[in-house]
Amino acid sequence: MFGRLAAKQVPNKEYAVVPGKVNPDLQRERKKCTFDTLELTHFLDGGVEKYKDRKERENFFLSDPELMDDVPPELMSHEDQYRNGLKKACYLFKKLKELRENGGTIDNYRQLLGGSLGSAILKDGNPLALHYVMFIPTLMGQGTPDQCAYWIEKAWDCRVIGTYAQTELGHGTFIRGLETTATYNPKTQQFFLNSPTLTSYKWWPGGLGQTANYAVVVAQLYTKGECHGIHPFIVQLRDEKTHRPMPGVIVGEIGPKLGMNATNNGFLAFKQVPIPRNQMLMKNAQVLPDGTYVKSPSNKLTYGTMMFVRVVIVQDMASYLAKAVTIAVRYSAVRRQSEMVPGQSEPQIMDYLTQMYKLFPYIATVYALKFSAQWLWNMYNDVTAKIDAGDLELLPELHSIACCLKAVSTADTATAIETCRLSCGGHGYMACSNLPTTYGNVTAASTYEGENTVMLLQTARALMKAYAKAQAGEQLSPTVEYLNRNRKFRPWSNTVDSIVEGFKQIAAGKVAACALSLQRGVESGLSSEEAWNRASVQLVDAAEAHCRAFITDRHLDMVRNGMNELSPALREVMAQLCDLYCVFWALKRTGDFLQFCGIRGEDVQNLQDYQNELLVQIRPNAVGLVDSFDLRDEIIGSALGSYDGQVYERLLQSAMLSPLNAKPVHDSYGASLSALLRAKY
Ligand SMILES: CCCCCCCC/C=C\CCCCCCCC(=O)SCCNC(=O)CCNC(=O)[C@H](O)C(C)(C)COP(=O)(O)OP(=O)(O)OC[C@H]1O[C@@H](n2cnc3c(N)ncnc32)[C@H](O)[C@@H]1OP(=O)(O)O
Ligand SMILES: Cc1cc2nc3c(=O)[nH]c(=O)nc-3n(C[C@H](O)[C@H](O)[C@H](O)COP(=O)(O)OP(=O)(O)OC[C@H]3O[C@@H](n4cnc5c(N)ncnc54)[C@H](O)[C@@H]3O)c2cc1C
Repeated sequence: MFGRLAAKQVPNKEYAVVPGKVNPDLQRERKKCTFDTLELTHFLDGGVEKYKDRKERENFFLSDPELMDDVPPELMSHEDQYRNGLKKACYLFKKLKELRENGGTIDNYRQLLGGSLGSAILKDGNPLALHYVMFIPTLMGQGTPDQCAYWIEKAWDCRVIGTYAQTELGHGTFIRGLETTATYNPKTQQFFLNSPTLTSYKWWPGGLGQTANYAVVVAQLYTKGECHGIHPFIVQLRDEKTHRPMPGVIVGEIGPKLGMNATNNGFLAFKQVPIPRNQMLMKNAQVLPDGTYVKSPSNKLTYGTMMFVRVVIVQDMASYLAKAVTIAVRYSAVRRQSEMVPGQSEPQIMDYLTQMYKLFPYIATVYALKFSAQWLWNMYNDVTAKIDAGDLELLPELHSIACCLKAVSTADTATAIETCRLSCGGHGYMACSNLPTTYGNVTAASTYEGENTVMLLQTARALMKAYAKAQAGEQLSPTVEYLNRNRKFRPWSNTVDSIVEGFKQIAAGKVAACALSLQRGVESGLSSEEAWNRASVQLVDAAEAHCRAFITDRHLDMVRNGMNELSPALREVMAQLCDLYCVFWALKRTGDFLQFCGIRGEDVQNLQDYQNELLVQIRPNAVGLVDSFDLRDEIIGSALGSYDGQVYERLLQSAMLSPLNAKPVHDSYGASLSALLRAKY
């Protein structure tokens, strides 16, 4: 991928990357694989037809030289990263439009732009991402049919480019506390947008800096002198011809960040900016021309777009992780270091059990997350269809499970990617390994779209309610069924079923312990809010346990019931990965298993032995497993992880791209170093 510039500059020709030459260790690994990698790729894609579609799509985008970088973004200034990101995003969206004319859907777009393909083309962020991931979905989810008819076409065609402006300098989590106001004037039939304080400045929205000319702005609605809470408004930010900020609009970019440096996150403030009445999104709540407020069936429907993105994030995490673990596994097959047996040749680092332990549970995690994400996506579609028909019953259940899956999937993936980086030693620290950028993208997701602790506390709130229902003998919804007080837990039996059962027992035990802490808190004279705060460390822990029970249950269910059409050889490997995921987490939670599941010291030893056995069983298939993710080199974007394993050649090649290597003596020598070298003290 860095080919065009580098080929001229590598100091020794014999160390240049040779097209088609594959590292012999990787070749050997591929021969050892016990299953058909293509069969697994087809399974991952959801069938041969979808596989072919994906290949075609990838070819369409990744064979286009306009979309590939000549210089890696990490060598660019912040400004050039944006310039480059925007140029490619605009070109990409022209291509996407072509595709849409051939029948693309919002889900196609999401698959194209989220996860692997998107992060190959726009490595460090996409200034148009929010337009597609939040602006259009908000119009679709919260606009009336008339508003949809007017705005969505324009937005699809990129005649307006939008973002989602909710977070402010002072508030991101507590959105009821937002300070931007939208005050209705029935005389002019307009809302006036205003930013009354410094802390009311919008801060963070992607693409807001210099890109978007419109935004969905979330503001406190005032009409007839009364505040009705936060509502979404479509606000024009920039002139459609000149792109200059509209009168009364103060807008700019917020500066460099840990990652995502091409997303053009921005700030925004209003000085009494008028918009017509029909630019409040009125599918749920309305303001009539005379200023009368008509309530929404649920004020949580305003939160619908956030829910959508949380669901999407879980899917994206699986893609990012597949990429990172592909890099680390291929590198671990190529890299040789130390002596396992004195005097013998240096082994591949993947032969160290500690290295297998660093990597293989995360191959398994890709599947664990993927299966949960699929389930969540289906539930999201079912529930939104029901909501459209006026049935809101399942909304709290969806919210609760989406919140914890968003938190656990992002936190686990960030830890996994950092572990992949560590597993690559020094070379993993290089930007050209693509692990730092991937980490930067992923760790952001622990904060955006609902900070993880806050998300887990939302789930905990639902768990406490479910527990109270369970105690009252009421019926429970499927994801919390295990809290049923009449449920008999099966005794421990040293099987993976027992581990999955154990996670439910742990979650149930922790939920009950939280309820007890809350009750004791209140009995000791604390208010219910103070008691909640006092129990919140435990509550977060209980929500995480609930999520782990859900993920392991989904994973095992898929292996047992969702793979019937696969060959026995492949099913065996899939079962090993599921077992590994479960054992890995059981061992990380030994204390919980001892506390809640009646296991003994020797059971822990058995689990340990089984984990070791699984690692060794998976070892010959490790490269085959990551090959099955079928990520093209352009997607991998890493000197360490390319299919051919020419690791050292690519490291040297990418070093040569550094502008510091352009001349034998760098200009700064004359400017400062030469004087220091000659100075007499
Ligand atoms: C087309 C595809 C294109 C694809 C392109 C892909 C490219 C991808 C690339 C890169 C993507 C990058 C994308 C970056 C994007 C980042 C964007 C943002 O970050 S936008 C800002 C997000 N902001 C938050 O998420 C705020 C978090 N805060 C909140 O959500 C709320 O304030 C919350 C939930 C913490 C508290 O809300 P309360 O204060 O109103 O609620 P309480 O009082 O705690 O609860 C009231 C009741 O409401 C329920 N509730 C709360 N939220 C709900 C919801 N969403 N749905 C249903 N019920 C909910 C609760 O469960 C509770 O229920 P009971 O009373 O217990 O029954
Ligand atoms: C890369 C990136 C892109 C973003 N894009 C957008 C965008 O496009 N549009 C947009 O509107 N916003 C966007 N955001 C903002 C994002 O949604 C918020 O940053 C996020 O919701 C967290 O809010 P906060 O920053 O106010 O954190 P805070 O809430 O201030 O969190 C700080 C700490 O306080 C804790 N805390 C806060 N409340 C509680 C509580 N009730 N109980 C316990 N602990 C609590 C948190 O756990 C955390 O440890 C983006 C953010 C990032 C990083």
